[in-house]
Amino acid sequence: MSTESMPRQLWRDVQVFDGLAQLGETMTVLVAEGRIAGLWPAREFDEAHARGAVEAGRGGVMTPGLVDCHTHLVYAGNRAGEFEQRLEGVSYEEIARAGGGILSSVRATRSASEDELIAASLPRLDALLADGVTTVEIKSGYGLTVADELKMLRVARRLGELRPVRVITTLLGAHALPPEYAGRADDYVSLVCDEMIPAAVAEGLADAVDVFCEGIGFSPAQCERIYRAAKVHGLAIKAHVEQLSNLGGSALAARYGALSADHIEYLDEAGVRAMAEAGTVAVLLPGAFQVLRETQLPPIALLRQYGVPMAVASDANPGTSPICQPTLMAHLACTLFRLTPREALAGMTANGARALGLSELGRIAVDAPADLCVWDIQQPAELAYAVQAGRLRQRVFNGAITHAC
Ligand SMILES: N=CN[C@@H](CCC(=O)O)C(=O)O
Ligand SMILES: [Zn+2]
Repeated sequence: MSTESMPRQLWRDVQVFDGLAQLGETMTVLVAEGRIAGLWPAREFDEAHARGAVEAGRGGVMTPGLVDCHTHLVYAGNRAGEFEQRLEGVSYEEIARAGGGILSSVRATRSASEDELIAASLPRLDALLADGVTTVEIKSGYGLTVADELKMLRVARRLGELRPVRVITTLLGAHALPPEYAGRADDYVSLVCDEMIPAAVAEGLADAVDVFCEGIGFSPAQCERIYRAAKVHGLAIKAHVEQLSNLGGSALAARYGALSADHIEYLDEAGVRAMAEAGTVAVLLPGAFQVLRETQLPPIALLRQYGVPMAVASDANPGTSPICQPTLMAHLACTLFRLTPREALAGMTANGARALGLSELGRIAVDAPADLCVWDIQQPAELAYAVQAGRLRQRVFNGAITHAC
């Protein structure tokens, strides 16, 4: 149904978290033509606005649809064996250097067809949707050839056609060095810059470019080459940085105007300052922190002090965060990183959207796109407090109710 032909819909007596804060009063919300057409304190509502509108719901907590701004949802196989190895004391880096880790998922993903990848990824996407996601970013990075990276991005785009969700795609060709380029990392970076990025742009498959700037990934100098190529092709920049060590990757990404610097457990004050100056969002990934049993905490106090917006995402991936439940991430952001529930929810709505360069999303405001969730809870903080499936009463995508219990 086109948004013009949808009936106007009215929600009454909802507690609203607008993407940054809880509004003080119980609200009435009107949706028309896929957008939020009106937002009033309930006791000030003029019933004239209700004429011709469908009564879509009453009570509960309304939030923007959740924005999961960092996922690796498309992959084949799984790495449960590595999970067991790590529990026995082998580190993530040791597994990677022995040819496992990301490269293990690369082998499985290269040998999967597009349809097989769709079949493997849809249940993961459905889990995100059932937990309130209306916008999801999906990275490539388990192909590492031009053809296989494009295959992953095509699958990501197709997922967005199969389900009512907005999919943003990110080319992560520089995720790991593929074995056929062993000892020739600079040549592989040339492949990313000169072939992968142009091919992804030519097919309209990528919205952004990402890198893994790390000892087991790519050096700052190599990442810089990729940022330059991304800029030439008009793609936004994102970065996996300061996850296992501090290479100054966040400051470098910020210098190139990156939308976000993600992970950032090892980020220092200079990096925080650079991000603040560039308006780069800090994407916190408590799932990876938890699964890797990391102990170095991201510098939350400094991020607050410098006013760097903080997003929270699932990082759903087969290695470091095999978790497809964004509300669990809100809980972990509070319990592990000491975010307040308000910060965690802003991280999964307004700031998550900002990390994707989509500032009109993740907000409940007049004229904003009507991507909404209505939850069976009394107050927004409960979303971060309790870990419990089944609380999502309605999920509204582009003005259409797509999930109702
Ligand atoms: N750090 C690099 N990339 C992913 C993990 C990928 C994997 O282990 O498969 C992350 O966000 O943690
Ligand atoms: Zn990641």
